[in-house]
Amino acid sequence: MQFAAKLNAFIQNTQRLIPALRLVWQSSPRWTILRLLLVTCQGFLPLISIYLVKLLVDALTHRTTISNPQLILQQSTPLLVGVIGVTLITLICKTFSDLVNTAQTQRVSDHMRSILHAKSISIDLAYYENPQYHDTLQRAQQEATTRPNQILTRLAQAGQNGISLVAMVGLLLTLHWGISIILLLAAMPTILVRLRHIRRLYHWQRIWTPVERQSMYFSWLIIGEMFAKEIRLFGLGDLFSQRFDQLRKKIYNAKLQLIIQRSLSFLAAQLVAGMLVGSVYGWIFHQTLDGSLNLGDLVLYHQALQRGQGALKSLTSSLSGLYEDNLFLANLYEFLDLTPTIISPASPKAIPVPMRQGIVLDRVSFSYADSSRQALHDISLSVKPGETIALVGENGSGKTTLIKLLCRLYDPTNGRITVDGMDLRDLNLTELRQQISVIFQDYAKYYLSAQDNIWLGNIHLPPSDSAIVAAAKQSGAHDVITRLPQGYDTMLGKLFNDGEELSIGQWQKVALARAFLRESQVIVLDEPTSAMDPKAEYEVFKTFRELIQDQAAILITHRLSTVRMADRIYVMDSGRIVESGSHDQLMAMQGTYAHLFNTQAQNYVLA
Ligand SMILES: Nc1ncnc2c1ncn2[C@@H]1O[C@H](COP(=O)(O)OP(=O)(O)OP(=O)(O)O)[C@@H](O)[C@H]1O
Repeated sequence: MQFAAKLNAFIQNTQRLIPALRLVWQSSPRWTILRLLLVTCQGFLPLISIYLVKLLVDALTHRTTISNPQLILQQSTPLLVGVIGVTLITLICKTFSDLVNTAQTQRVSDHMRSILHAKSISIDLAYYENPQYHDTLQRAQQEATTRPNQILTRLAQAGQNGISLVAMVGLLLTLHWGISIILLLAAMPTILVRLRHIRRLYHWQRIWTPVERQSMYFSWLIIGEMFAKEIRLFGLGDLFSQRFDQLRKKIYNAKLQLIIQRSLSFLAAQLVAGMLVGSVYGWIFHQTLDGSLNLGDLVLYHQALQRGQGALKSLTSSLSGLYEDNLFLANLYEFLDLTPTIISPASPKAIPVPMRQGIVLDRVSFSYADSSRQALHDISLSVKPGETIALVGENGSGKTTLIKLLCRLYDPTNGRITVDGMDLRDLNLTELRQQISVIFQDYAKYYLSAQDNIWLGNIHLPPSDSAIVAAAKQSGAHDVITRLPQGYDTMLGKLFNDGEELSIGQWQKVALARAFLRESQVIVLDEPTSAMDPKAEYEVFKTFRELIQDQAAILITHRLSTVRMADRIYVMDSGRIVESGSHDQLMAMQGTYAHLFNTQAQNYVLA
């Protein structure tokens, strides 16, 4: 029963070969064909070579029976030329093989990276909040760029060595059938040791991935730019280095055990193999001394045995390598098999352009995966085209979460969100997101040109469209950019040559321009001016009001002085809407909003 299960697992495992080879083929069909041709040549060349050597030795040893040296020369010269020719061809094949191998490895690894990128883009945001996903991603990244190509290499090597081995075994069979059997027996212990080690290594890697990731995290903290300031000011460098070292030491110790076990087992296997092959050599020399074999035969069989052993060794190494590749490919497929759940329906409805009734959240509740708490609870609100609503509330009250649901980065656990009465889940996802322009509080800083930073908001426009400058003027970024050395062509950030760093408020203006550039029906600004000075903030909101016209706008801010402009204000607390109305209505209610507003106003006066 156990054997059947093992066999089944082995077959399942082998099935991964085909798609991996398909990936290799897709990435570089011409290189693949060339490689297979070279491998076939390289497989046959050793046989031709040693056969010519045998004929040459025979011709030379006939010297004793043939008295005419001219005749001997005539017979042996073409053979010698043949041996040299084959050696030369072998060398040329080897050189081309290396070239093809290097070129194809590059192609396959780039192709695999593209596949990983495509998958990463398609999967749900929720995956990124799951540690197991990060383990899977890390393992997939480790395998993706090397394994598929390695499989082809090993298959090619196995083919090449297989051809050589069959030829050598054929030769040895003419001497004694038992020799081939002994060769095979000699290879068995090594094969078994390898397979056992591969399985151990695979399980070891799965167990240790989280620790590996943790250690890499500390390395990233120490090396990365993002934490460079705090690490220096808080003196955290040594602490993080120590934590990194501790983790690496744990990994090292565990791996060392694995390697020691493998080495000892290999040593034992090699000793057994050595004794078996040694006995065959002994027998051949005995036969030669007996006179049963002549000198040419001795050379032929010695070479056949040596090369046969070499080919068998390489073949078993390639086959066990293939087994390893198959096993570890599971890591790649585990990632490639992840399926997004936030997708367009099979027959999506067209998103209305322009919207008439607007967006409605109808009793929406939501919990993040693996969280028992509800981040949103029974939320109902609406925003019509041309209206601006504001969401206010303490940290963690659910404002950003609500926006993420609106963009369908997540789907509600209960309730529904509609656009003109149509559930978001019934709409085309790409079209929906095209109609929403969002700048989150943790907006992106792209280390690209200033122009690209804004253009990314609407890549359907030409990269130097005049609308980019218009959007920059609206957000206040234009003045910042024109003062840069190369204006809109200036590289932002310090990651690449000639980059210019911006202040946080300036980066925010650039991000805001990106949002303004998007031709969408809904605009969402999540803390868009938190880093701006009061004058810039005032300008942004003044422009914003003029700008939105028919757009539905949602504004999230802690600065209550700016939410007065909203048509309606929703006050959130612990995932619920606790108050809603205009500024005046809410002030009159003397509830949470009025309290927050008065506290801020008081602080402002005190300041
Ligand atoms: N990715 C996530 N996974 C699990 N829980 C999350 C996640 N993001 C936010 N939360 C939780 O959801 C709740 C609401 O968070 P949210 O970011 O929506 O608050 P917020 O009102 O925007 O806060 P802030 O004013 O600080 O930006 C918080 O309790 C937070 O801990």
